[in-house]
Amino acid sequence: MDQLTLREIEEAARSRLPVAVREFIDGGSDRERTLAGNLSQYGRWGFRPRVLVDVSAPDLTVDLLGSRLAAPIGVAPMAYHQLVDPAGETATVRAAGQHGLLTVAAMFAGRTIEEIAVEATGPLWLQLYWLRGREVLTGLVERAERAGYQALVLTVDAPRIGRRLRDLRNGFALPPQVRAVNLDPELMVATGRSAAGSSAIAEHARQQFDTTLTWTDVAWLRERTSLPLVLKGILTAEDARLAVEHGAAAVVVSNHGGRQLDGAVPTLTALPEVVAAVPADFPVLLDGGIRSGTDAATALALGARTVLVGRPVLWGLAVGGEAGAARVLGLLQDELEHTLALLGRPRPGDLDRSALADLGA
Ligand SMILES: Cc1cc2nc3c(=O)[nH]c(=O)nc-3n(C[C@H](O)[C@H](O)[C@H](O)COP(=O)(O)O)c2cc1C
Ligand SMILES: CCCCCCC(=O)C(=O)O
Repeated sequence: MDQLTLREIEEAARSRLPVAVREFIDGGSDRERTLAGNLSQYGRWGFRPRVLVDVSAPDLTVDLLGSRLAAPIGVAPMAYHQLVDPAGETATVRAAGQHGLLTVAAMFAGRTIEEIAVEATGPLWLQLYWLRGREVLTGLVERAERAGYQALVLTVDAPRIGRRLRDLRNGFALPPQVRAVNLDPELMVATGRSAAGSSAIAEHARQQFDTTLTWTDVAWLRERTSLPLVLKGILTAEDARLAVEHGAAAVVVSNHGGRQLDGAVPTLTALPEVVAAVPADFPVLLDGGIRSGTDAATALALGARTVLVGRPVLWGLAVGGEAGAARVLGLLQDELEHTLALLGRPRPGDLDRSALADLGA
């Protein structure tokens, strides 16, 4: 692969994917304001480089919930990697492992929890949605514990699926070979083509997601697992404080890549208030709109402990399978290292708000 930026890999992926799949991946909800905001907010910040600092040996490693990451970068949980590559999530986890980076595998994976774990050579967490019927959830938790996952990530911003107009227009449905293999097939019956005006994803969520979920349930889950519990989809100081009170080990500042509540605040904008609301040693991760090492450095300077990357990993997978996903993650890692060296802050821990200048909206 000769692409030099994630943007070029995005372009290359564009021509390789059927329109409905591409739009499922790239799209957001409603007017896609949040999707756009996630990307544009990085432009608000400039860097304040320090000079005459020894940057001969930058060190990107970070410790996160008991695991050592080669860099503060991970793969965000995304459903159905087999939409873009037959190997699916096993290719992705191998790619992340090549670079010593975190993978958050999705509950709606096309490969089993165990198949993914066997291929993992980097840190591995499992993302969960709360489905109707607690035994489904506790069954997955037990499997994750047995398979060696190091944390659970409960996604809390999706009591229902956002109104994704592109999917509705395309009548988006999963091809028959792509299935949520970790769930009972009876739960996921509607895999045929959807009529225009509906989406199989939204329909499954309507049938299966438990919309009664509250903080009490988080505490219930917390008591039933020995693994650290991470809450994904936190955007306010109020909820960040509640996450700490209810025993979360970390939060992910996320608006689901602009796919849920349209108009929700961009993640980079929400990050400072979340960081300020939690204890200093409480890990805050961020996802949404990370497309370069400079984006990652900006989020780290605003207090993110690690950033997660979504769509670019699927673009890489679409272009070159495992090697393509590894190329995306390697580019990000190299760009971040380069940025830290030129910033005169050779370790992630050297980054703070003083590395940034606010250029205004
Ligand atoms: C195709 C696709 C599928 C996704 N599936 C899930 C999922 O199953 N669970 C989840 O918590 N988030 C899911 N997300 C959201 C991502 O975890 C993440 O929040 C988002 O993609 C980050 O934004 P970015 O794509 O701009 O990096 C998905 C995102 C995409 C693009
Ligand atoms: C019932 C299937 C839900 C898959 C959800 C995938 C997802 O979160 C996304 O953003 O798309």
